[in-house]
Amino acid sequence: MQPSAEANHRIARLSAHLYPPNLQMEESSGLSRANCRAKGGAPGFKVAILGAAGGIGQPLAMLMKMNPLVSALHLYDVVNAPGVTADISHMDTGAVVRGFLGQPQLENALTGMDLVIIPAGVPRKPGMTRDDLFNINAGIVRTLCEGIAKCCPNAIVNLISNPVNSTVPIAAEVFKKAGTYDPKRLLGVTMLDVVRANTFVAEVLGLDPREVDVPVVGGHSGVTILPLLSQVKPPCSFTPQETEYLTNRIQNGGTEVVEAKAGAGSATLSMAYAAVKFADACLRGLRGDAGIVECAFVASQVTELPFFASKVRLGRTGAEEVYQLGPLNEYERIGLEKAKKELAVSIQKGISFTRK
Ligand SMILES: NC(=O)c1ccc[n+]([C@@H]2O[C@H](COP(=O)([O-])OP(=O)(O)OC[C@H]3O[C@@H](n4cnc5c(N)ncnc54)[C@H](O)[C@@H]3O)[C@@H](O)[C@H]2O)c1
Ligand SMILES: O=C(O)C[C@H](O)C(=O)O
Repeated sequence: MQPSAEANHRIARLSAHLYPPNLQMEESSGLSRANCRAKGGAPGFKVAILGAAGGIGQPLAMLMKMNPLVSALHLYDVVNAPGVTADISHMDTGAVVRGFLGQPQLENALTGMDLVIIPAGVPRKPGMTRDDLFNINAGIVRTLCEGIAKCCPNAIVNLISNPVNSTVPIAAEVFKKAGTYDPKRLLGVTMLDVVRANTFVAEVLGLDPREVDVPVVGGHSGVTILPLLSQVKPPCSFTPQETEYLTNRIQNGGTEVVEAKAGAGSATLSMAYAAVKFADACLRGLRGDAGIVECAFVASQVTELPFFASKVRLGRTGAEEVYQLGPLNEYERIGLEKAKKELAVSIQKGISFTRK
């Protein structure tokens, strides 16, 4: 039986809802979507991933599609967004997935979003520092943040693209220029450092990593990654050798993966896991859940630097409280001075880039 004019109209409406025009699927049988009854506006948050077709973006998109707090998931990239979108949209979970390809579709991707997660940009190869990515990724982050300022200025932004110590100041400057800057809503994602610290500390102590909580402060690169091993929960102590081993391993966790991947990129799967853990905490904060505390690289008055990673309390408006570092031991105090010296340079580099 041929679908009626009314049914054809419904197909067109539904297709337009699920896919922007250039991503629409061919309707070869004339049957598939005719029988669909689109359900409108499920409750939940609207989340966009920018760089969704990349090594982090794809598993991150898959995991966000599984998050019951997400009602709409927008997948934006400059390549391969239609393929990733088609694939992920077949998962039988609640979030409605839509794909957006290339700069002309950025505004549609961003309009109405509550949370924007940014893993767009190039990753490291062996021998490179995160700062070596600055020249390419700074411009990418600036363009994407200009879109956010225009289309969803109240969204929470989770910035993953490296070098985080510079890209977060870049984003802040873009938002200031646009008159939309709210420091509470801009969060550099340092969760992978915490995830690694929990894992490595649990190995040393012979514990389940899920029982371990290690605050990691400072920034997200080399010596700026400062695990506070004196504040580990459950309370414990380490020998000087254990402290040295753990600090080095946590600070060089990214390089460990870059070298193991031997030119094929940097951490993607553990990063997607960490990004989802952090995004879920942000969404629970937005929902109004109490007591959500995670580490993130944010605007800060904890030190003399304008940005610093430390524990923050996540709420309806983002990072509502930035916690002090608490008591540090001598080893950590020396580490803090080293971290601040390097961080100051990276932060200034980001600020200068946008003011040029
Ligand atoms: N914060 C962290 O802890 C952390 C951890 C791992 C990786 N990273 C960083 O995340 C970034 C992405 O890593 P990856 O492994 O996914 O890289 P990737 O190359 O696999 O993916 C990046 C994606 O970004 C897309 N992209 C490039 N320019 C874009 C633009 N202008 N707009 C939208 N998308 C664009 C690419 O097409 C690609 O799909 C890198 O900068 C990496 O260093 C950060
Ligand atoms: O190390 C990298 O370049 C990627 C990321 O910052 C990481 O910590 O794994």
